[in-house]
Formats: sequence, structure tokens, C-alpha cells
Amino acid sequence: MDGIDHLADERNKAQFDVDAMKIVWAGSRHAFEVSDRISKLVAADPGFRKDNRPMLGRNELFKNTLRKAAYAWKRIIELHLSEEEAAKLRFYVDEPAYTDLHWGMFVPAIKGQGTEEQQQKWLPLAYKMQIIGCYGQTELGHGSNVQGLETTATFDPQTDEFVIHSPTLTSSKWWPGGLGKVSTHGVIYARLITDGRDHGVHGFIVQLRSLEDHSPLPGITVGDIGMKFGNGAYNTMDNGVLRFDHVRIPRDQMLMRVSQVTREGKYMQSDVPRQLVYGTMVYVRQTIVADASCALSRAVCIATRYSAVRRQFGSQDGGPESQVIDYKTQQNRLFPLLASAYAFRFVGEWLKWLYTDVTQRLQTNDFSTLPEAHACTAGLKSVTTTATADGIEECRKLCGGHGYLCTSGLPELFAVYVPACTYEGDNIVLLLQVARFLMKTVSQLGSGKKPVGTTSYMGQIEHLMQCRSNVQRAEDWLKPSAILEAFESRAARMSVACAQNLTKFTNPEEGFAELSADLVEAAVAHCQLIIVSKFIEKLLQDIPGKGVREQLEALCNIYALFLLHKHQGDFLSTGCITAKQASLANDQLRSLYSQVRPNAIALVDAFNYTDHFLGSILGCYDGNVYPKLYEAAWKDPLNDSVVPEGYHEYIRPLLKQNLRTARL
Ligand SMILES: CCCCCCCC/C=C\CCCCCC(=O)SCCNC(=O)CCNC(=O)[C@H](O)C(C)(C)COP(=O)(O)OP(=O)(O)OC[C@H]1O[C@@H](n2cnc3c(N)ncnc32)[C@H](O)[C@@H]1OP(=O)(O)O
Ligand SMILES: Cc1cc2nc3c(=O)[nH]c(=O)nc-3n(C[C@H](O)[C@H](O)[C@H](O)COP(=O)(O)OP(=O)(O)OC[C@H]3O[C@@H](n4cnc5c(N)ncnc54)[C@H](O)[C@@H]3O)c2cc1C
Repeated sequence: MDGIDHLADERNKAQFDVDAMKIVWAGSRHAFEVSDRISKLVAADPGFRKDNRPMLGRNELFKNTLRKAAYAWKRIIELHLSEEEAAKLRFYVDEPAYTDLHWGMFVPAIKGQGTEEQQQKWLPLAYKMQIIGCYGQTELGHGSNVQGLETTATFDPQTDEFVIHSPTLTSSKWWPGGLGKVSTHGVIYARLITDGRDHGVHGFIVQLRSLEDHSPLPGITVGDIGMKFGNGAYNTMDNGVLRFDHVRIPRDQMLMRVSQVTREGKYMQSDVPRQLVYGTMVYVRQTIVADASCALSRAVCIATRYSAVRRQFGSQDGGPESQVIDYKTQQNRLFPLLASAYAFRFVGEWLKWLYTDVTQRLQTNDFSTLPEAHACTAGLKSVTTTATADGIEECRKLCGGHGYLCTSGLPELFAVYVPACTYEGDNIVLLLQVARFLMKTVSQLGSGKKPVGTTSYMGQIEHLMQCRSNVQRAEDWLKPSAILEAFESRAARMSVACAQNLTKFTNPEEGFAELSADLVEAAVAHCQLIIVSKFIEKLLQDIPGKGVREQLEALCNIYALFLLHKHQGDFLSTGCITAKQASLANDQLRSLYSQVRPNAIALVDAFNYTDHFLGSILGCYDGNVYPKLYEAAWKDPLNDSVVPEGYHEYIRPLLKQNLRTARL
């Protein structure tokens, strides 16, 4: 607009090399270069404009999403983008679409659960988008309880086919993204029945729509489930409803990596655990953790830049008022979120490594790390999405009234993000899975079986049950060993307390249900320990760039000490720290905020987000907020005419009537 960088003074204050931090954030120089190039390509292309989204009605909005998805595909082909570049392009287009489920779940489900032959048949079609797929698991009556699904797949040995059927209203598939209006195929989860026997839930590739005219195939009733929360937001997605009326598919369309049905109708189970049927969920939960850092960093970038621009109170001798970012209360709300964005980034990187490792092991029939991979993906998905959804809303409040405008980008970001707490496993249901894993680990402590991986800290259970923190001064809280000991002993003691309480029940399942609220808290403590310890481990690596390590150390300490402050009830009631030590942690936190303050703008610049991706006037790079807000207001369709439509019908008669009343 005026070409001036209104945040230049802030940028000049930075005490570290921002370009080096951009590479740390991206994960590698290569990842940075791809991300930088593709984000600029998307931002410069008017075909990917998104600022009008909140104003569009559902049909217009959806058609616009179809146009963008087709255009994105055209650009991917024209530019010969690699798989990595194509995924980045879809990410920066920033519009939930059927393609998320096609690439994010349909393809991984076939890869993870299909045999070699099945992969060879279906993947080339999916890669070329000659078929478009969804992930059809959830039903109207059951989502969390996968074993409760009702859709049936009954083998007919006469014709060598499965008959897919929805026996009840509640068995209607309900929610799958991309199903409502687009998908030609789906990986559909149904109860496998052979010879009258129910073998539980399995995945099947089912064609849903004609590849000629897109009409539903015989026996299939399909449509969209209706408007969802927020304007624009997730309404670009066609979440669908689907019913089957005795739909026949060939036998080889059952995904047969985990178990098979022979031509004779014999059910055969490979020696792989049946939980591999849930493998796609483990994969997606892992991507959701990485995605949490993206969503939170985006909100934090907006709130941090705006907090430096916004001034309120504090003018002295007619000078400028104070920047709201200088208020300690603002810092106490904002900087832990900034630190969390970095923490989630690094734990996401680690989780990707864990997932890759477990996948490689599975290929050699080593299933030993599967329970841990399930617990980590479930728990970290839960903890990071809850914190991110809450964090985005906090960022909106940090921007005061202007945060409530759609042009701030925050309402839409929240509305798009918040279902992450529910999809891919309700966060509480997933934490209960972690709690089961922890209770099993505690119960095996006396058996000589050494806990490994993220539970290896339980190996020092005797020490953790009785140790007392030796922090004496606020600076002692900067020692990683002091932080780790406090978090490990808190997590261990909470798990052991639950395990001890469970022994008071004769029926363990009854006990688990009765104590579930405590179990969820123990699971959260364990997951927070993982995030803190992975941040600390990141700092053990070589981190090039002037001042970068120091900034990351400050953020790591803020993340840990903020959690310690927020959950001090846990730390105090378990006797891991004293009230005095809790208060010292808080003192240290305040001084860390002062350390981060001059670097705050540079720390959000390191995310390297374009103004297009941020989609926020409050977060724009140059900080020229007020003229942009003023101009945008006039572009609202309500301002197309000075006198609104409806004046003659509804305002004028009212005013006239008021006049008459006033004369009386
Ligand atoms: C860069 C940008 C990337 C963007 C990325 C964003 C991606 C977003 C894309 C699209 C957005 C929308 C996608 C949303 C899609 C969906 O929501 S699909 C539907 C998801 N549904 C669920 O998640 C259902 C949740 N429920 C479950 O997972 C299970 O029912 C349950 C785990 C809660 C219970 O299962 P059940 O079979 O009844 O198990 P249990 O009896 O409790 O346990 C038996 C044993 O199995 C172990 N186990 C359970 N799950 C797994 C697993 N996934 N993997 C490995 N092991 C598992 C469990 O620990 C038990 O073990 P033990 O017997 O040893 O105790
Ligand atoms: C935007 C969006 C997109 C989605 N996309 C897909 C998709 O592409 N494909 C697909 O198959 N599905 C999809 N889903 C469905 C999603 O996976 C489910 O909604 C999710 O797994 C939660 O299940 P539910 O709806 O049955 O919740 P419920 O289980 O009914 O949860 C309701 C409440 O009960 C509580 N609760 C449930 N069980 C327990 C328990 N055992 N102990 C304690 N509390 C419990 C929960 O915590 C929650 O508070 C999508 C959902 C959304 C919102």
C-alpha cells in the first residue's frame, strides 16, 4: 500500500539469524526451498484467490473449491511437480477439499492394507486421479467405536462377490469427506461375513459413482450431510451420507493384506495383528500432529504481528501509546503459544520418524513397536489439536475486537481447525487408549520387562516415586535435567496412582470407567512429557545460525515452564515440586518473556508464511493494518449500495410508524 514496512523497527531488534531459523522450522534446506518456492507460486496466482470465501453461499463456495482443485491439478501436471511439491501446493492453496481425503486417506489405505496386486491395480488409477476416493468408516450410529459399525460385507460363494449392505438407518455412512458429491470410489469399512460368521470390520474398495456420468451406481444412495460450523471454513468439503442396498463387488476388492477370503469362502488371517486394519488412522494422526504446528503458528503469527502494531494506553508526554505486545499479560498469553508452535513442530518431526520406523519394521513382520506407535500418535494427536484449537481462539481474543472480523483470518481458521479435536478419533477416546497403554506398562514394571521408547523413564520408577526437585533459584529451572525430572516424576506418579486405584476394583473394566477422568489426566501428563523431552532432544542437535540455539532454548523453557505453571496442581499434589519451586518457575517464565520480546516478530517471520497463506489483514507482513482494514470494509457486499436493499420494505415503514407514534 504505502510500501513502508511498519514492523521494520521490530525486525531490526532481532538477535538471531532469521534465515537460519527458517531452515530449522522447515526441517531442512531442501524442505525450506520447496516450501518457499511453492508458497510464492500459489500466492502469485489469482486462480488461488481465497479472500471472498466467507461471503459465498454453499453452492458457489463448493463449485469454487472444485474449480481450484481442478486448477491445482492442472498446474501440478504442467509444472511436472514431484509428490512432495504437489502436497505443498495443495497445502498452500489452503482450502479443505475432496483431494485431502483422496491423497491423505484413500491412497494410504490402499498402500497400507492392500496386497501387492491390489496396489498395482488401484494405485496408478488413483495417482492419475482417474478415480477419486474417500475413506468411508464412520456411520450415523457409530464413529469412535469402530467395532460397533453395522455395514455388512457378506461373501457370496456362488458369484465370488461380496454383498455390501446397510441394514439399518444408523448403519448409513456419515461424515466421510469427499463422499457427498465427488468420490467415484471409497475404501468402505464393513463387517465381513462368511458362511454366517462375523469376522469383524474390514476394508473394501467400492465403486460408488459411474465414471461416465457421475451418477450413483445401482443400489447406492449418496449425498452431502449439510452445512457445518462457520462461514466458508469446512463447508468447502462435501462430507457425505451413503447407503448400500445389496451392492455387489468382486472378491478381490476386499483389502487383503491383513486377512483374506479364499475363492471357497474360507477366512484366513495372516500372522499380522488385526489392528493393522486401523493403520491408516495411525498414519493420518501422525500428519495431524505436524499440521497442528502449521495451524497454531499461523494464528500466532497473526496475533504477534498485530500485537506489535496495536497501541493502547500508556502515552507519556504526548508520545505514542504502548504496543500491546509489551503488556506482560499479553506476553503471558501469546509467548507460550509461540513456544507451543515450535514444540509441536519438533515433536511432529520426531513422530514422522517413529511412524517411518514402525512401517519399516512392519515390512519385516516386526510388530513390537506398534503399541507404542499407536499410543504416541493417538496421544500426541489429542494433546496438540486440543492446544491448537484453544490457541487459535486465544489468538483471536489477543487481537481484541478486530480479531472477530473475518478479515483477521482467525474466525475461519478456528472453524476449519476445531473439528481436528474430533475427527480421526475423538480426543478423549484417544487419550483413554494412551491410558490403557500406560496402565499396561505400569502393571509390567515388576515383571522384569524393561519399559522402552517413550515409557523408558518408567524404568527408574523407584527414583521417580520419591525424588524431590533440587531447584533453589529461578535460574535452576533452565537446566534440562531439572525440567525433565519434574515432568517425568509427575507423569510416573499420576500413572502409578491410577494403577493403584484400579486395584481397588474387582472388575478392571468397571474401575477403568470409574477412574477415566484421572486416567485422561495421566495420559495428558505423559504426552506433555514426550513433547518437552523431544524439544530438549532437538537442542542436542547441531543448530547452525547466529543466536538460533539461544532462541530455541528460551522457547523450550517457556513451553515447559508454562505447562508447569498451568498444571501446578499436578506437580504440587504429587509432591514433585514445592510451592516455592512453583513460584520460582513463574519468576523464570517472566524473565524468559523479556528475553523473547525483542525477537518475537522475527520468530514468527521464521515461519515464512506469505500474506496469501495467512489470509489476514491483522497479520500482514508490512504491518500496515489500519488502511487495509478500512479499505476492506468498503469492499463488503453490504456496502455496494449506500441505502441497503430492504430499506423500502422494512426500514422506511418502521421509521414512518415511529414518527406517527412520536407525534401522538
Ligand atoms: C501438511 C498438511 C497435512 C495435513 C494433514 C491433515 C489431514 C487432514 C485430512 C483430512 C481431515 C479429515 C480426516 C478425518 C478422517 C476421519 O475421521 S476417519 C475416521 C476416524 N475414526 C476414528 O479415529 C475412530 C476412533 N476409534 C478407534 O480408533 C478405535 O475404535 C479405538 C482405538 C478407540 C478402539 O478400538 P477397539 O478395536 O475397540 O480397540 P480396543 O479393544 O480398545 O483395543 C484393542 C487393541 O488394539 C490396540 N489398538 C487400537 N487401535 C490401534 C491402532 N490404530 N493401531 C495399533 N493398535 C491399536 C489397542 O491398543 C489394544 O491393544 P491391546 O489389546 O494390546 O491393549
Ligand atoms: C469435519 C469432520 C470430518 C470427518 N471426516 C471423516 C472421514 O473422512 N471419514 C470417516 O470415516 N469419518 C470422518 N469423520 C468422523 C469422525 O472420525 C468421527 O466423528 C470421530 O471419530 C468421533 O466419533 P463420533 O462422532 O462417533 O463421536 P462420539 O464417540 O459419539 O463422541 C461423542 C462424545 O462421547 C464421548 N465418548 C465416546 N466414547 C467414549 C468413551 N468410551 N469414553 C468416554 N467418552 C466417550 C466423546 O468424548 C464425545 O464427547 C469426520 C468428522 C468430522 C467432524
